[in-house]
This record gives sequence, C-alpha cells and structure tokens, in this order.
Amino acid sequence: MAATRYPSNDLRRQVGSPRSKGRENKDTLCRNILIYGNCRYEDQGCTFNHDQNKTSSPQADFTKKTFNVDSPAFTPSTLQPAAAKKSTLTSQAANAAPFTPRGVGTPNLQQATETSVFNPAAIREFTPQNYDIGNTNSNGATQENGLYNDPFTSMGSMGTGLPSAGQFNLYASDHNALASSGTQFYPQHGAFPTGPLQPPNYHLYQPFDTYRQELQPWQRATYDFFMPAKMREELQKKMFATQQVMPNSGLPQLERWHSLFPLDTNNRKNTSSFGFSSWVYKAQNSRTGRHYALRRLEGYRLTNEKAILTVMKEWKKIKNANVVTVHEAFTTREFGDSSLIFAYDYHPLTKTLQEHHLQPAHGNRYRAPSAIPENVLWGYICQITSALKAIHANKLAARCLEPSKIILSDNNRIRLSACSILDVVQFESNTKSIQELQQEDLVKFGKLILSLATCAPPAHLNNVSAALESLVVKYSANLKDAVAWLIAPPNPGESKSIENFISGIATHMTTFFDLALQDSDEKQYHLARELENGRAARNMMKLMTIVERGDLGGVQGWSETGDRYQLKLFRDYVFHRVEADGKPNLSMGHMLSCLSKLDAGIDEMVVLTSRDNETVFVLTYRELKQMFDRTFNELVKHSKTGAPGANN
Ligand SMILES: Nc1ncnc2c1ncn2[C@@H]1O[C@H](COP(=O)(O)OP(=O)(O)OP(=O)(O)O)[C@@H](O)[C@H]1O
Repeated sequence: MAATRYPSNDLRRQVGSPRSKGRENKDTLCRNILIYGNCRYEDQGCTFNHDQNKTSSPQADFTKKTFNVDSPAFTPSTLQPAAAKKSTLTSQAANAAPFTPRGVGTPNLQQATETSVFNPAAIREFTPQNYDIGNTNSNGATQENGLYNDPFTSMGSMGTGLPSAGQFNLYASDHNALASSGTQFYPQHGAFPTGPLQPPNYHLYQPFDTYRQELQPWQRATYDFFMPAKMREELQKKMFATQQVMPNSGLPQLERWHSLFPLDTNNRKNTSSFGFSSWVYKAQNSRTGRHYALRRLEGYRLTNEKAILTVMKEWKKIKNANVVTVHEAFTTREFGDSSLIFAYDYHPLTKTLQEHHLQPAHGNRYRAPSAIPENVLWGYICQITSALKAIHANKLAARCLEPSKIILSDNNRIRLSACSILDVVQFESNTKSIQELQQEDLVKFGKLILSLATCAPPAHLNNVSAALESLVVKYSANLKDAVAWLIAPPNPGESKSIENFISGIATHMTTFFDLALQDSDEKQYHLARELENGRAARNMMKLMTIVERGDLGGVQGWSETGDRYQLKLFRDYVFHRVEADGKPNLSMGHMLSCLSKLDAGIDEMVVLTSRDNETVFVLTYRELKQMFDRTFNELVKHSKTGAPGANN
C-alpha cells in the first residue's frame, strides 16, 4: 500500500514542531526529502529546502541551532559523523551532567566501545566477595553469636555475605526494603527494567499449582495439600519394612552387622543358581546405621582370598539404576558353617520376577499366572538392556540372569540382584573368556524374556523354538524378533553385542526413557509440595518447643509471660479456632497460611485474643516473627544440646 504523503509543513505539525519562518525554512531540508527522497509539493509551494547538497546534513543543521524541543532524535556520539562532533552546545548544556540511568552506574563510553567486542578472556570469573564459609557449620546453618539460625531461614545472613548484599532475601523481615532493593537486583544490566521487584508471596502456601478454587470448602480434602495417598502409603510401608526387626529370629550378630531379618519367602534349599543354597537377610551396618541386603551362600569355603578382592574391585565400579550395587563380600562362621556373604543395597518390599510373575495365583496352584502385558515386557527389556550395557562396558558379565535373581519394586522397576556372586564362586574354576560370558548373557537374557512371556519358569523351557513361535499369539512380531535375535547363535565369524541390540530396540528405549522422565517429573512435583510442608513442620516444631514449656532459666512460668504469652495466643489462633457457635474450625488452609505468614513475617495484622476474651493484642506477623525468633534463640541458649540438628 502506498504511503500517504503530507505537505512538508503539515508533517512538521504532525510531529509537533513549531511553525518555522520562511527564511529558516529555506535552510531546513524538507522532511519529505529526508523520508521519501523527494517532495511532491516542491513545486506547489513547499517552503523547505529540497537541495540536499545545499545543506550539509540534518546534523549540521542541528549544530546551527540551540538545543530545543525541535532537536532531532538523540544519536549516540560515537556513531555520529565527524562533522556532528563539532556541535556547539550552549554553555549550559555543556556543563550538564551526563545522563546516567539509575542503577546502571556511571557509563564509560570509551570503555563501552572497547568491551562491545566479544572477548571471552575479558569476562571475569564470578568470585563471591564476602561469603565467609568458615562461619557456616557442618549443617549448613550459619552460627552467629552462638544463636541458632534455621538453615532454611538463614538465607538472609548468607545473602548479606554475597556481593549483592542481601538484596534478595526470601525470608526478609522488612519487605518494603526488599521491594526497593529490587532496583539493584541487576546492577550491571542497564537493559533490565529497574523498577521495584515484587517480593514473591512467601507468606502463601505455594505448591506448584494454585489451589483448586472451584471446589467448595467441604469438597477440599486434607490430602490435597500432601502427596497422593498411594504414594505416601507405599513410602510408609517401605520405611516400616526397613525398620522391621525380629527379636527372636535366632539369627546371629555378625562382626559389623546386626538386626538380621530374613527376606526369603520360603525355606526351600535351592542350589540351582550358584551351586550353593543362598539366603537373603536385611541387616543394619553397625558403623553407618544403614540397611543392606546380605546374601549368604551356605557352606561355601573360600580357597583364594584374591577372589573377593579382585571381583569386588571391578563390581564396585558398576553404578546403574538397574543393578543392585554390591558393597563388599566376606566370609563368616557365625552361622555355624563356613558362609560367604555379599552385602548389597537394600530395596525394601521387592519381589523377584519369579515370585511376581511365575508363581501360581495366590492360593490357587491350578490357576496359571496371568500374561504380562507387552508394554511391561518392553519395560523389562529396556531395563535389562541398560544394566547389561553398563556391565559389559566394564568388561564384566552379569551371568546370573534368572527370574529369581531379578528384583521388582513399584512401577515395574527391576534390578539385577545377584551380580558378582558367580565371579567369586567360580573364580578359579571358570574357563570361559569374558567375551564368551557376555555372549551367554545375551542368550540368557532372551530366555528370561521368553520365560516371562510364556509364563513358564526357565527350567520348563524345553522347546525354545516352539515357545518362540507361540509368542505371536499374544505379542507383536517385533517382540518375538527381539527375543529370537538374543537367543540365536551369532553368524559364524561374527559376535553379537548389547550395542547391536540397543540399535534394534531404539524406539522402545525412547518410549521407556520418556516414561521414566514423566515419572521423575511427577515425583518432583510432589516433592515440591512436601517442601512447603517441611517449612510448616519446622515452624510448628519450633512453636511447640516454646508454648506450654513452663519455667526456664530460673524464670517461673516463662512460657506464660512476655513474648511467649503472645506466641501461645497465636498457637490458639492457628490451631484452636472456633466458629461463632463454638464448633471447632479445622481448616487446614488457615493453619498452613498462618504458619507461612509467620515464616515470611509479613506486615499483615493479626488479632490475638485470650481465651477469656479479656486481653486482645493487635500485631503484625513481622512483630510476631521477631518474637518467635527471639524466644526460640533464648531457648537454644539455655539448651544443653544447642541448635536442633547442629549435633547430628
Ligand atoms: N537387594 C535386595 N533388597 C531387598 N530385597 C531383596 C534383595 N535381594 C533379594 N531380595 C529379596 O529376598 C527374597 C529372596 O531372594 P532370593 O534371590 O533368594 O529369591 P528366591 O526365590 O528365594 O530364590 P532361591 O530359590 O534361588 O533362593 C526375595 O523376596 C527378594 O525380593
């Protein structure tokens, strides 16, 4: 679309220039010439100059004038042609202080031109200035004057040591100061808006998403604030299983292990996996207090000390999510025989694949186990592939790839649970090279999947090709091909590797990877909620250490006087609220928001009333927080153990 052109003087009016006198116009270059290159009204009375050569440049024109509102737009001096540099400014203008945007610091144009060229060498490394690490105790909490600083709320004191001098303190008492300090949050970057930075609403209970407003109060459930009930239940069961003990188990106490608890679900002696009966116990390490799974090989006599050292050294290098980490191996006579023990990471409430998939349905030995869905099988394939990739890359072989030696935890997560045992047990008798053992791993892997897909224990898989053919009834040809590839011997002169297999199942690996990431995202989401709950719990615990305490440091009724009395009324306000008719108000939202507000110390007012309605205090959360911190620090000073958490 053609642009509409205006007569020059009209244009000038549009841009707000005062009308020019005719003589001046003659010297002034017509703006149509400047903008469009020509002026339609040149011959129709336009009084401006249309000869570009006659006037040197708009800048030159500008130099002849005094500085006024009609001045052309500001052009940085470094970009101006030489002629423009000679501009004659009035003495007043020359003396004017250079324009300095607030918060940007004094500009140094010379320097700016120099540094505008990208030069990585010129970029200085970030060095925190005043952060005194020595002042931070092992717990991460900064100890000042012997008083306790909550590691979570002491971010302020840490911030003051940082170069930006406490400008951004999440839990600052003074939020007005915080807001104004926002202008300096990006001190070196003039490009950033330097308006006041709003402090985040730390007084709100804030999980990732907003609370579901559309729900009626009676539809809101307590667990809306916490992790899903199923997840909590699973975690609690795991914790319970980890702490479970059996006082009269008759199991011995080993040199560095105690509280042995049997994990085997049957007491059949089975020597098929290692050539020795094996038993699994949960045990606690006396030194670290951590729980481990100890696998005992009954009646094993170690003939070569080097076996354990050499094998453990190699296997300790394997860190893979699908391999149970082995920590050490040792022999013991505490069980009344000569036993070999392997200490593995303990994964509570796991079942073996054998127990989960290949045993008849509960209580009914005639009902065949149900078929495993194909996506679950692919999940297993991807995980075992990942485990073998890590093991083979370290020039080791898994060797023990049986359904009874792979443990399953929630979400179809599996781990190889008996790696390294055969390497120790057959240290001297093994005649196969590592390449051969790795090839065997692939065949065992194929048979394991075949066994799971046909719901037949490996010992019952007599006709492998018939079992393979039967796969297509329930599963895709893709799955059958993958299993067939693993089981088939390599072509003469060739060898198969787990890498070849990975390229064959790449699409399934990608799908599995995506599911794993989604799972991780979901867990992170729930974790963030618990972060908020942790904050509430900390404040609640601190409050509980103060109220109803009684005497302290020779002060009788300490918790009923001074600041403590107001904190007690606050406790009532948060937890003992009642409706007008005296019915208890149990709004979890109220409790959480009050605790968050106390934590943030905001300026909102709170009215605290004594139970007999005789005394009323009106104070801000900020004042309340100051009392709270003061009182808790007083308590810490009197305590023998010092700050909570400081001693462990
Ligand atoms: N690292 C571990 N953490 C937690 N539990 C484990 C661990 N390793 C094995 N288990 C559990 O110990 C139990 C016994 O395992 P084991 O390998 O002995 O199985 P099994 O079926 O008894 O085999 P076998 O008949 O060969 O003895 C299983 O329920 C298994 O889930």
